[in-house]
Amino acid sequence: MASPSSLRQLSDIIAQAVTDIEAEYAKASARLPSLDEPFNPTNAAEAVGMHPNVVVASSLVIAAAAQITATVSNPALAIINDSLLYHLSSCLRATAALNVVEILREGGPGGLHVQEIAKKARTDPDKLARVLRLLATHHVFREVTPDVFANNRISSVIDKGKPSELCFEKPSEKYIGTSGLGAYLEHITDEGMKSSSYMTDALVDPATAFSEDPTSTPFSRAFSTTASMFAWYESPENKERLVRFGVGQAGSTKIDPPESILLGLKWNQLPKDAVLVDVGGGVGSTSLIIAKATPNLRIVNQDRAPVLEQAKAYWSEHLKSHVDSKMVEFQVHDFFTPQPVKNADIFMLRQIVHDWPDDAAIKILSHLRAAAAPKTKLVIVDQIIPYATESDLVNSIPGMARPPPPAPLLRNMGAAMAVPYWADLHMYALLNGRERTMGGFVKVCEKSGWKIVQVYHLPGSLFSETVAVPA
Ligand SMILES: C[S@@+](CC[C@H](N)C(=O)[O-])C[C@H]1O[C@@H](n2cnc3c(N)ncnc32)[C@H](O)[C@@H]1O
Repeated sequence: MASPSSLRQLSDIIAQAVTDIEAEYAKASARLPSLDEPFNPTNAAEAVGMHPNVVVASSLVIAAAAQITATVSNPALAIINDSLLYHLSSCLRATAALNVVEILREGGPGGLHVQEIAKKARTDPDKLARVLRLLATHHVFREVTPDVFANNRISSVIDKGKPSELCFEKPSEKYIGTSGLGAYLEHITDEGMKSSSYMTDALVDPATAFSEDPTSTPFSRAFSTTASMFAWYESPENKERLVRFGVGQAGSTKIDPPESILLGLKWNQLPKDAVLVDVGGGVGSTSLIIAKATPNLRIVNQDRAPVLEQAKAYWSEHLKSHVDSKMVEFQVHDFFTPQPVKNADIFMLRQIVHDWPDDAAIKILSHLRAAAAPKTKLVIVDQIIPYATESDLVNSIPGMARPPPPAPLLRNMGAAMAVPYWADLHMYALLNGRERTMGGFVKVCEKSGWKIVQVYHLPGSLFSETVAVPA
């Protein structure tokens, strides 16, 4: 018998994964949440979606569906379709900036006519209808009847949960106290998208093509600045963007299952009063999750001064008892200078190493190594770019190897693992930073005196914890 075509193999992968997903929902007597209804975090079925079997099966569907689509597509149409995807980012930014999700929430499940949406959003109804229809075609929003739009499962996750009028009246405060996902989206589609559009210009110019300077990036071209992005945020005209970035970083944790940071290193096995230093902790949203689960852990949240103002407010809102008992300390610290905490059990860096090119990352890690005690562990929480092939290095580090997916899927799970590759170029465009392969992490750790001893791929998450000890 002839072996099955790749088309049939891919469709079989999808069929089997769908059977597995349905079985898990049936076991829990739950129904797969509808794409047409707004996301409801209190729906018990959402927990089924986080079950490891469902996460694995869903990834197979996503990877196989993208590959089967590419296989059957007219190549000319496929490549032009891909090249137009920037409009998707642009339309997402427009609807976030115009508070359309909030307007539609107030309009109820039947949706609102675009004339009404546009009136409240203070914009042109015809143009807005075209924006919303493009998004609805990509499963963000729903066109209920001609020109009547409603939120769906995907659009509703960026709901700021505030009255739309308030979002227009006080734009500088609209993201404060929200999930942060909308703020994250606006950072990506504003600073990120504009910078990315200058990537080719930076790559073809010999003056910048080989540069790893964080002050000479596609971002520098897009925003006509010679400051690095973090310094640029601190100028008075970027105050709103700085707040948005801080809230957005907290929002970035929402793409993970809640509390996945607790599923790697055994935080609760650290000794009482152990010290966790959240280096470049931002508002401290991740160390706050750890603190809630491990109240005896002392937290030192380090960042630049303006960010720590936001951090204090964030902790006071979400875990005031820790602020009152001084179990969390907010310490202004530039991580390119010597590390003041010498008795740390853990130096955690979440989404820090990826912001910087190798030389800068080695400087940051060297300061931590100089302050490390023999007991100190370095925990890097970043995405790890999978190689597209087998690797002896990967196989030699405990916890690093992942089982190969069924043929003919790409070794790295293709579309199901796309985010680390998007994030890699986001980091390049903004900061000359980068996501790293395991080889990239080994390089910066070895050069700064750390030895990687374990990797935890956080279940259901795109992030991994890379644990190193003093070499
Ligand atoms: C991508 S954010 C990550 C924040 C946080 N770790 C998280 O995962 O939400 C990078 C953080 O590094 C901080 N940062 C940038 N340059 C810094 C420096 N020289 N010293 C200390 N923190 C810095 C920024 O202010 C920002 O909060």
